[in-house]
Amino acid sequence: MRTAYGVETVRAAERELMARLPDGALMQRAAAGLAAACADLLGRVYGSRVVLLTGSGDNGGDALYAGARLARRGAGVTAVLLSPERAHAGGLAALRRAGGRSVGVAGAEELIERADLVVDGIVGIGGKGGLRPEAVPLAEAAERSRAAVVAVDLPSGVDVETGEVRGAALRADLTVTFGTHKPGLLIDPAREYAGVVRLVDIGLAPPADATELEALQHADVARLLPLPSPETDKYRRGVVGIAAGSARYPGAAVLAVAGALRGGAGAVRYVGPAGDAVIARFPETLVSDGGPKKAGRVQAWVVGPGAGDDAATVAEVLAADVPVLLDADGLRLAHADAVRGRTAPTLMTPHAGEAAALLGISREEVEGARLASVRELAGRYAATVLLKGSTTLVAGAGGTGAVRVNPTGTGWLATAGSGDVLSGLAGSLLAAGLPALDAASVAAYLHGLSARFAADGAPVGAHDVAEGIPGAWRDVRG
Ligand SMILES: NC(=O)C1=CN([C@@H]2O[C@H](COP(=O)(O)OP(=O)(O)OC[C@H]3O[C@@H](n4cnc5c(N)ncnc54)[C@H](OP(=O)(O)O)[C@@H]3O)[C@@H](O)[C@H]2O)[C@@H](O)CC1
Ligand SMILES: [K+]
Repeated sequence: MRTAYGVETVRAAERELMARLPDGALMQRAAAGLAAACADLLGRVYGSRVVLLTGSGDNGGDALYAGARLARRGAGVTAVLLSPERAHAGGLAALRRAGGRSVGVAGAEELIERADLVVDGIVGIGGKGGLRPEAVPLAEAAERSRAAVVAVDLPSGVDVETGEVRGAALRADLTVTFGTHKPGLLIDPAREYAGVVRLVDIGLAPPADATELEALQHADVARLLPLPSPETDKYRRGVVGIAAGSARYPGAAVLAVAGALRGGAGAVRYVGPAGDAVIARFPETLVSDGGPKKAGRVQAWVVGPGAGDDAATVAEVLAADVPVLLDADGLRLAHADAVRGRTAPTLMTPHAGEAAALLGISREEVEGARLASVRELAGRYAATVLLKGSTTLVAGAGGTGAVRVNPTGTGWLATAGSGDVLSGLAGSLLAAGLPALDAASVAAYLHGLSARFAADGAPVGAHDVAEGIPGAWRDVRG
C-alpha cells in the first residue's frame, strides 16, 4: 500500500527522528537522495548547467546541499536566492566551497532558460498560499526552458495537504520527496505539476493510524479479490442486482451488466426496461419483469445508470437492507434522507458534475478540490463515496478516515459508458462481500488497469473496458 501523510504528521515524525540523529543528518540524507536523482536525470553531471531556485527555508537548504554535491562532480551550479539574507547558511557555504555561486533574482530568467537542470527549492512543506509574485517569472522561465525541472519535496505553489493549486506553481518533470508521500503529490491538479514522483527514504516512520491517503497496489488488490472456494455456489459468491437502463438508454444497462459479470459475483439479476437488450448480449443474466422487490434474492444492488426519471425504483432499492451502489441518475433521484437513514452500506459513485450538483457548487470547484469534495459528500450522506475523474478518490462513510486514491486511472477512461461498467463491477464486488471502501477502490483499480491494457495507446470504448477486466484480474493475481 502506498501511503501519504499530512504536514503535521510528517513534522512530528521528523522531530522524533532528528532527536536521535546528529545535527543536520536528516537534511544530508535528503540532499544525497536529491543529488542522486538529479544526476540520474542529467546523465552526465560534469559540465552540465544547474540552476537552484532557493527559498528561505529548509527546502532551499536541501537544494543548496544537493547543488554542492553536483558541483563537486563538475556541474556548473548557480543558486538563485529569492531572499538572499535568509538563505540557508550552511547550504550556501557548502555550495560555495564546492565551487558553486549565488545570484539574486535579477537576470535569473536567462540563466534558467539556458540551464540543463532547474531545481525547485523555493518552498516545501512549510509553504503557505501559492507562489509569491517574485517567484512567478522564475516558474514561467522554467516552463519555457528546455531544462529538466526537479522539485524538492513538492512543486512550489501547490497545496501539499489537498492537491489544490491556486495561482501559479512550478511544473516539474520529477519530484523528489522525502520520507513519505504527501497528499498533494497524489491528487490532481497538483499531481500534474509533480511529474514523476520519487520517494527518498530518510528513515521517517509516521504512525499508520495517521494515514491521510492510501493507494492500493497490485498485492493489496490481489489480497482483496473475492475468489471462489471449492465448495462454493452462486449465492455464496454473491448475487448482484442491476436496476438500470431505460427505453432511451438501454446501453447503460448492458454495460453495467457487463461490468457486473466480471466482478466476481456468482450471478447477475437485471430489472428494468432493457431486459431484451441485456439478454441478447449476455444470456447468463437473470432477467425479471417485476421491480427490485420481486427480483428474488440479491446481495447487493446497483441502481441508476441510464435510469432516466424512474425515482420509484431508486426508492425501492434504497429501502432494501443490502449494500446499494447509487450511480448516475440514481444520485439525482435519491432522497438524501433515504440514503442517510440506511443501515446497510451505501456506495455513491458520482463524477465531478454529479458531485457538484449534490454539493451545490460548480464542477470546477469540485475538480479543484477533490479531497475536500469527496470527504464532504461522504460526511453529508453517511455513505462511502467514489469520486470519479482524473484522480479517482474513495472516502469511507462519514468521510473522516484515510481516503483511497486510485493509481491506475487513465485519460482513456473518459469515454461514454465507462462509468456504467464501473458501477456494475463495484456492485458485483459488494455482492461478493467486500466492504464498500474495498469494493469501490478495487473496482476503480481493475477498471483503470483494464482501460490501460485495452487502450494500449489508442482510444477504447466502454465495452472494451468491460471485456478487459478479466485480463486485469489475471495481471493483479500475477
Ligand atoms: N524538517 C526536517 O527534518 C527536514 C526537512 N526537509 C526539508 O525541509 C522542508 C521544510 O522546510 P521548512 O519548514 O523550513 O519550510 P519550507 O518549505 O522551506 O518553507 C518555509 C519558508 O518559506 C517561506 N514561505 C512560506 N510560504 C511561501 C511561499 N508561498 N512562497 C515563498 N516563500 C514562502 C517562509 O518564510 P516567510 O517568508 O513566510 O517568513 C519560510 O522561511 C521540507 O519540505 C523538506 O524539503 C528535509 O531536509 C528533510 C528533513
Ligand atoms: K519545492
